Amino acid sequence: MGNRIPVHLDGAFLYDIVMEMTFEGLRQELKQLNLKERRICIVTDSNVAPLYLEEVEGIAASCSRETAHFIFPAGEESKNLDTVRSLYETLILKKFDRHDYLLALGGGVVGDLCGFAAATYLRGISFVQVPTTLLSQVDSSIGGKTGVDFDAYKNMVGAFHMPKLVYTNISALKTLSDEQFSSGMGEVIKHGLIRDAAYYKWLMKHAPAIQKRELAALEEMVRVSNQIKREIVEKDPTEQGDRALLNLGHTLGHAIEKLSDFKLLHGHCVGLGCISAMAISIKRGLIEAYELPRLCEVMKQFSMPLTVTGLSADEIVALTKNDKKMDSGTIRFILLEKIGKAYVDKTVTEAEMSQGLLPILE
Ligand SMILES: NC(=O)c1ccc[n+]([C@@H]2O[C@H](COP(=O)([O-])OP(=O)(O)OC[C@H]3O[C@@H](n4cnc5c(N)ncnc54)[C@H](O)[C@@H]3O)[C@@H](O)[C@H]2O)c1
Ligand SMILES: O=C(O)C(=O)C[C@@H](O)[C@H](O)[C@H](O)COP(=O)(O)O
Ligand SMILES: [Zn+2]
Repeated sequence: MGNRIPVHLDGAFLYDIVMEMTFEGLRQELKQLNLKERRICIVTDSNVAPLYLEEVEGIAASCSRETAHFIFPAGEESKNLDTVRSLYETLILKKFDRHDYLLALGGGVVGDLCGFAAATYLRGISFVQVPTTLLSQVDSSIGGKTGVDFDAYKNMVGAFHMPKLVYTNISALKTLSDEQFSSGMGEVIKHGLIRDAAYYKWLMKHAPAIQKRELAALEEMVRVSNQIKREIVEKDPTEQGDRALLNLGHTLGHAIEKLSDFKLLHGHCVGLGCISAMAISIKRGLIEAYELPRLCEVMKQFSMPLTVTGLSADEIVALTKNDKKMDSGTIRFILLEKIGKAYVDKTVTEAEMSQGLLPILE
């Protein structure tokens, strides 16, 4: 495969996304970053550490002056300022300076939190993303959106801070649970819906191979999703315009995620939000009604939930007021113009959102 996707900003090279089947290639990539005189702190969680920390820290040690690691309890519940504070304490204790590096080894929680610490420690140090979940390999490791949750607000505190490298070992997905794999498919389906109808069709056709985690299918899927995300973030790195399209399914999805106390996974909530966004788009006559059962069928093939229990439309809609896509009191909602093309709509009403939620509420 073409295993290297360069990301640019204003035409200048920024960093590579490298896709491999082992961690070994990370050695060469870190060497290229010239870290012989630098320290590297590997940030990871309690599930990933026993699986991959030893190998990755060994590689990092061979390319740097010194390594350290910071392990926090796995899960969205840790994505907060308390964990960031503990990480700052570790970095201060180990005397990390402005030239040293952080390395995020794990899923989107690790990447978002580590990236935010890198953006803010000493007013910003460098970091590398080594994503190990499907969701982080296809979406969260790319584009430099970093941050943590704050009280009732998802991703409320954050910064744009670009990594120096994204190194993806696709074979690390073999240890991922079925549930987490299925969650990652929420962002994958989103990529097809917003940007690439042919990719959406390809996902339907290759669902059995993807579900069996056949490496060739996974390689192709990670590559295409990475290209879609790269193209969007290159054009609009700080979400002044089209980057907001990556939020398809997120306005309602984030509200559902929070109301479930993070028991429902991010990608699953995005999938539910995509069903609602599609229902609104159909109601407005933008796309054909048969697309909704078709989307549900795709999601079913990837073992994604199609409904949610115990939540009301009113409480979900009320929580969308916390969304960062609010613009002077108006929500910037992402709708579908057709499969493969999304747009930002500022006219979606609370009544439309409530109606759009009907297909997913039990
Ligand atoms: N910054 C962005 O652009 C962006 C994009 C999408 C999502 N996100 C954020 O990403 C987070 C979700 O990320 P996630 O789904 O990766 O969750 P996660 O980081 O919590 O990882 C999911 C679980 O899988 C475990 N795990 C990770 N890699 C593993 C492996 N290879 N084998 C076995 N277990 C493994 C983790 O320990 C965790 O328990 C959310 O907080 C979401 O808001 C950010
Ligand atoms: O990269 C982006 O831009 C995204 O919006 C990707 C989303 O999948 C992701 O969940 C992101 O963290 C959402 O960010 P938010 O700032 O809208 O909460
Ligand atoms: Zn997301």
